Amino acid sequence: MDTSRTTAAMRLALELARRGTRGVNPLVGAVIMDAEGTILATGYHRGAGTPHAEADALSRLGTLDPAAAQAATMVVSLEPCNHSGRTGPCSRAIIDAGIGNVVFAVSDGGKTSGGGGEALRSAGLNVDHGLLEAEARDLNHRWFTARAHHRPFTTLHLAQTLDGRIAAKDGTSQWITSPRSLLHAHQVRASVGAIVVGTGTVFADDPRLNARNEHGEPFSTQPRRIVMGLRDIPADAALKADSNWEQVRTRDPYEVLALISARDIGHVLIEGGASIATAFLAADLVDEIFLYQAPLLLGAGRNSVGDLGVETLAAARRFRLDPIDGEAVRLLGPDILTHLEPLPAETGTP
Ligand SMILES: NC(=O)C1=CN([C@@H]2O[C@H](COP(=O)(O)OP(=O)(O)OC[C@H]3O[C@@H](n4cnc5c(N)ncnc54)[C@H](OP(=O)(O)O)[C@@H]3O)[C@@H](O)[C@H]2O)C=CC1
Ligand SMILES: Nc1c(N[C@@H]2O[C@H](COP(=O)(O)O)[C@@H](O)[C@H]2O)[nH]c(=O)[nH]c1=O
Repeated sequence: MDTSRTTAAMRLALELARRGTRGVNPLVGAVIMDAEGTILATGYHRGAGTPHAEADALSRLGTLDPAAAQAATMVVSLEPCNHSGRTGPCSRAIIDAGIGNVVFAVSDGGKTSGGGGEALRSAGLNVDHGLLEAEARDLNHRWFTARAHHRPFTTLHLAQTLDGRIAAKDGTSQWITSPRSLLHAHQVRASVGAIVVGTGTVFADDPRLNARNEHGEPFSTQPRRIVMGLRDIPADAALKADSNWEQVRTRDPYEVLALISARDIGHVLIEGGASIATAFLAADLVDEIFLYQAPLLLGAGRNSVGDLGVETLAAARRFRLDPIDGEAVRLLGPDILTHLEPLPAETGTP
């Protein structure tokens, strides 16, 4: 096989992976080539519960005779999984399709999902890995971090003014951002398994915390509403509208994430307020940020983020634009939405 064609196919697989969505599962792309390097089919993973990239590509592959399948190569940005989750094992699907060769970029490493490469080798396929591994790891670097720590993937919501305030001096904050921004925030709520706020936000806003469309109607999927903090929240708090909520009596973000994992929830939205955002950021437990910035000034009030223990510029928490799930920087009515992810530690200052 021409290695430059395999490399080009892996680049395409990585490009396809970027069409996916961040959350419970990693971004993965796959390309199937014939012996000459001609692309026969492509696929990518569109998010939890949808086919994996390999299965997606196989579903788009026309019928191949056994010799052609044997000569074909599956090029995939992550090691094919070896377990039955919401979808069947990709290793099995590749074997059943009669594909003879597999090249993957980065090992899965998961306790249950890993081992696909070995399963493929045992079944007699030629398996190679490590091609564009750094790029593939970088694409999902926070997902790998979250998985290594057995915690859910986290998304932080910050809806702030030009001067970084999330509430005015008197505590009012509804609304800083525009209806377009609010709709996006509700779409994010609908895409996660749980949403976390502090007791302070419950006392200040009495939020409902459900996910609603532009008409104010609830989406079909709703996150579990989780309040963290020691104080009792009011018996008639709006977020208690149904039983899909709970309070975790702790100020420890690790404990909250452990509880969410125990509920088998793999993606959580940290909605705030400031103290909660600060606690998760300080512990480096934020995997992505949706930052909504509205064109207004308060000059005083609640800062969106408090003290992170950063004493000097070199110790600043650095982020980079994340062009997954749409443009990294977008106009939402009068507001600017910026999608960010932490800069990988090894990247250093830009
Ligand atoms: N614009 C926006 O995007 C948003 C704005 N807001 C605004 O933010 C304001 C509320 O912010 P804030 O007062 O900071 O309230 P928070 O919602 O951040 O809750 C803070 C409270 O949570 C408890 N708590 C739990 N864990 C921690 C921890 N690790 N560190 C500190 N406290 C913890 C404490 O209460 P306890 O004693 O009970 O333990 C604390 O007083 C409101 O005005 C609200 O409108 C809120 C969300 C989003
Ligand atoms: N003020 C503010 C936000 N605030 C968040 O929205 C919560 C209210 O949710 P609900 O009761 O479900 O409508 C509130 O408690 C806080 O978490 N969000 C934003 O996108 N933009 C804003 O300007």
